[in-house]
Amino acid sequence: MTAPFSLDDLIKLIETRALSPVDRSYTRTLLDAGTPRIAKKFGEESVELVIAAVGGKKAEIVAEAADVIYHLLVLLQAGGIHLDQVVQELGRRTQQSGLEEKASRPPSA
Ligand SMILES: N=c1c2ncn([C@@H]3O[C@H](COP(=O)(O)OP(=O)(O)OP(=O)(O)O)[C@@H](O)[C@H]3O)c2ncn1[C@@H]1O[C@H](COP(=O)(O)O)[C@@H](O)[C@H]1O
Repeated sequence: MTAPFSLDDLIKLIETRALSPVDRSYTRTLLDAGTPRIAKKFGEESVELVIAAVGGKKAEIVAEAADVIYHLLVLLQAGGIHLDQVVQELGRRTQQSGLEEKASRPPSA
């Protein structure tokens, strides 16, 4: 029986693409293009997710969310950031509610 696919598997795949050149790889093409290009793609995919969410069709939301997560992971890879660092930050935030955190922010100019 094959093991269930995990986010860690995808992260490793993206790391592999970053480390070793392959002939045809979308991930590698993105990484070679650099952070501004990856960020642009991430933005486009995010907008597509917003449109799908408003449309309310679950299958489309799942597909667009997958695109967003994949492009986020490539963006993090390009910035030398591991998803664990993001998860740690989310963990740190569980110490207080979102509303408390918002109230503790310095007033904006
Ligand atoms: N999960 C994904 C994944 N999700 C989305 N995409 C690609 O993201 C792109 C986004 O769709 P668009 O229609 O916007 O892309 P496009 O029109 O080709 O892009 P542009 O020409 O506009 O830049 C598509 O080319 C998708 O194939 C992905 N490409 C790769 N992966 C994973 O990465 C692995 C390695 O892929 P390669 O690096 O291509 O070997 C794959 O086996 C998958 O597991």
